[in-house]
Amino acid sequence: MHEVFQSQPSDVFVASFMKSGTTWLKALAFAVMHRDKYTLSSHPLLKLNPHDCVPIIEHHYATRDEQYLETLPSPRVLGTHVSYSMLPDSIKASTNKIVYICREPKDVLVSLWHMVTKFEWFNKPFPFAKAFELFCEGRMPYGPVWDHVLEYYTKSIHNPEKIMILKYEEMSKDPIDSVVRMANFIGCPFSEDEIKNGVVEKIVELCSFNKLKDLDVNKNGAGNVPNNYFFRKAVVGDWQNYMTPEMAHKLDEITKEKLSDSTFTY
Ligand SMILES: Nc1ncnc2c1ncn2[C@@H]1O[C@H](COP(=O)(O)OS(=O)(=O)O)[C@@H](OP(=O)(O)O)[C@H]1O
Repeated sequence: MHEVFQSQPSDVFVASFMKSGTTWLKALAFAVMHRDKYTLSSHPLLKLNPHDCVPIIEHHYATRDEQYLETLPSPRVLGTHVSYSMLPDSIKASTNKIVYICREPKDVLVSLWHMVTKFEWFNKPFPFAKAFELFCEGRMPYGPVWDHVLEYYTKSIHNPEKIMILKYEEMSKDPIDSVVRMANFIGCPFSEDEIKNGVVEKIVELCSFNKLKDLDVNKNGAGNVPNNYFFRKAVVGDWQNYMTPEMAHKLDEITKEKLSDSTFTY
């Protein structure tokens, strides 16, 4: 993928560590970027999982159907969980935009654990304590969560025109503000008329958890994963229902230590 993926200057990438709000941001980025193409009453997001509207580039390379990405109309909205340092050079070199979403690690872990326990190939119980241990050690498919966010954050400081950082918790508190800022960043700001006509609110509603979670679950989302695997509870701080105070303290201490050389905070 590294050598062959060709980014276009108009591409917008939704980048994230798993379970940080990827599905939500993909829906919002797609809806914002393509708002002139679709009416809200016949919008693809009324029928399709956001992962089917915004393909994840590494899956298409892994399954060797990378040409599919070339067939998408421009401007493309594409997704990736790959760390910044592992991104294809053409993405780094182009004038495209990257919107990165991060989430507080304790909630990421809880969300990830729930997803993993759903997979049939995990035919034996996967205790939360085991997931906790692996997560704390950074033994995750895309590496340690802290390294992931710090790479994108550091790059965003040096190149704020290219990378924007959004936080799941901020988006939950004020989705309108996040969507307006993202639209400005990706170069398709809302006009005064659109603001007056409530277009931002309508997009936020279209992409809300309650709307997306009710998509027909018989249709498959990304990579044949059932739609409902991407929508669980969407509650900030749900970790409190799964972690002992000792676990939370340990993970908070690791997070503090990992971020100690940076100005980044969750
Ligand atoms: N629209 C919307 N609004 C708010 N929250 C949402 C939305 N869609 C998905 N979610 C919640 O995001 C969590 C899944 O994270 P990801 O989408 O990053 O998962 S994935 O990496 O793409 O598999 C997972 O969080 P938890 O509920 O805490 O498990 C989802 O419920």
